[in-house]
Amino acid sequence: MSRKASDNVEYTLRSLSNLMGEKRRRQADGSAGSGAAAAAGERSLIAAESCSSLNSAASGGELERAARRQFQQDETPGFVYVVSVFSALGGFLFGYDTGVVSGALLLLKRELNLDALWQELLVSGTVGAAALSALAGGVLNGLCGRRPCILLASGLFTAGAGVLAAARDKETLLAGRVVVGLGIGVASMTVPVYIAEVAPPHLRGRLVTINTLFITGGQFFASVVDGLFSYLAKDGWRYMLGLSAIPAVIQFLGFLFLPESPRWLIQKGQTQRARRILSQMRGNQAIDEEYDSIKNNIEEEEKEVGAAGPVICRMLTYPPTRRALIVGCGLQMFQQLSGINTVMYYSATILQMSGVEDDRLAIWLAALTAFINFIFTLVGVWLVERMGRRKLTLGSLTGTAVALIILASGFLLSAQVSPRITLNPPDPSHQNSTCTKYSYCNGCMLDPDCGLCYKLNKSSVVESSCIPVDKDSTMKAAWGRCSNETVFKKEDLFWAYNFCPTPYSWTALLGLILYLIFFAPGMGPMPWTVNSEIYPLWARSTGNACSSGVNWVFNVLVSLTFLHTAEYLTYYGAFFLYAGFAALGLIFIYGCLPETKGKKLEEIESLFENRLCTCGMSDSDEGRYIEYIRVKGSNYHLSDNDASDVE
Ligand SMILES: O[C@H]1[C@H](O)[C@@H](O)[C@H](O)[C@@H](O)[C@H]1O
Repeated sequence: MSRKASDNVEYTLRSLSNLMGEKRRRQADGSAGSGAAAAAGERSLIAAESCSSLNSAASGGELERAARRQFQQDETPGFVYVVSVFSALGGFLFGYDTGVVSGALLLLKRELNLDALWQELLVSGTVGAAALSALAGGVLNGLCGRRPCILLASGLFTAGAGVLAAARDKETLLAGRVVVGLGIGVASMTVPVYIAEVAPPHLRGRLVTINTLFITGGQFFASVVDGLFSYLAKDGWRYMLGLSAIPAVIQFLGFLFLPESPRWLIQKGQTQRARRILSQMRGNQAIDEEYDSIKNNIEEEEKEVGAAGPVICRMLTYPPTRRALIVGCGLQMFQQLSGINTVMYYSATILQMSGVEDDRLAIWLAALTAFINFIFTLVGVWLVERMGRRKLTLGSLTGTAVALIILASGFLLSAQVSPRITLNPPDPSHQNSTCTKYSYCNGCMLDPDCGLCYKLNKSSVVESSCIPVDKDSTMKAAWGRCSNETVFKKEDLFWAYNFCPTPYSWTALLGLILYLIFFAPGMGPMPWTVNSEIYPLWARSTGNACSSGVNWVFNVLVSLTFLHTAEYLTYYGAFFLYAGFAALGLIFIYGCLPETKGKKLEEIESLFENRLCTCGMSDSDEGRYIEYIRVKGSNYHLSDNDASDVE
């Protein structure tokens, strides 16, 4: 909106104060405002609440109409959304490139004869590279700014996709996956920071959470692409891996025209440019107050913390940033320790356990899981500005822990009624495999080289044997009755790899669905969202680099150790272990995570002034919104005037 238009709706401090006083009086009378206050959750509601105060004070009056108009005109300009969506393409690529590889590997291992080590390298090469580049991204962000880092990430995504699509051997594939991993690491730490820095406080949580929505959207899209191209036996993987070049190029081109973060520019002394960009981002709202507050904050920070020495040392020696760093890294660690990536990875197995017999469906079942993860992240986007970060994270982790216990119980019950092995056919290859040693399905299922071939009599398992799995496909046995899929299905035989058919399998399915429903809205996005806002500007790049690095390192650790953990502790033991980590995470978050909803980035540092384990209680302002109203052309903070009138 033009300045001229906004000048039409000026009103004075005195009249505002009167209005707020009137609101308080009516609240004391117990008559007004309670409905709006109860439903308070986001800016529109704040506006509604303020409007209802205005309404009650000067019903039908000119002032009310002016204020109402002003609130409507102060809508956040579409530009902030455009910038956020273009940045969140980085999240989409992060999700796509981590998700697509499982489907691509199914085809690659046949075409390029990949052994287990090479498959492992292609998966963890990317995640390892992401861990390293997330850490390095901190320095780059501080030195060059957010925009060049996003451009660099989209360049890496594009180059990586090109190399992968054209690869002729496994070495080139590995190089491509490492390049893509470097892009993922830089994007995963830069995008949330950039969005948080351009977003207005009342929308920040929602806009940063959209980045995680794009991550899970990317994972879902990847699983659909995997499903579709899996029918293309030759070169299908080239399309799977190469397609990510499209969003990467779109993001690169977009960011050639999109601006740098105004906060970073102010820090670097480029104040004129920063002012211009900030006012572009805020549309019709005056930016003086916000600009001054960022600038003063930077100056104060420099005085308080000094500018000498590496940032990480200054962060560790200054108590508020040290606490913020522990909270940020702890959140990322507990996100991964609650086992999201193993649950996603093993979803097809869990679904098969629950009675889905058709193995061809496995790839589409993984898509279903990714879809549930995506849809419930959307619920998180909706909830984050209503419930706040703290309540959302606590609620989500509690549900996740309960779901993990249900999931583990499903595996436990299944193990306890594990079918007996009744047949021991002689091995025609005379290779003495370990599979014939097992007397119960449970042992056979935990051995990655074996599977169960059986018949069903009503619902009980009969004529069961534990046979080595085919080297090329886990969907059939290496020899014997279950070695030819078309034949064994005709003869009413079943092949179970990685699971045992039992009547309790539905418990695991219930656990899986509950897990995704609870994890996706809170524990999925909140670690990223909270990290983007808890560090002061001078420590933001480094803080996010460290916490993203922690996320990636624990991602590799949990995924790589899952099979061994399951071998030593069995499946149910592994899921009980994750439930234990989730319970520890709950205690940590309850004690240490303060509420950051609605606060300006510059105010958040003060939430970490108390001892670490009491930071969670420092949200005395929970549910309070920061709202600016134009008063004679300059920003005015409601609670700055007559605070007693507002609170
Ligand atoms: O927040 C994301 C999201 O939850 C993804 O589904 C998961 O794969 C990532 O590891 C996590 O960081």
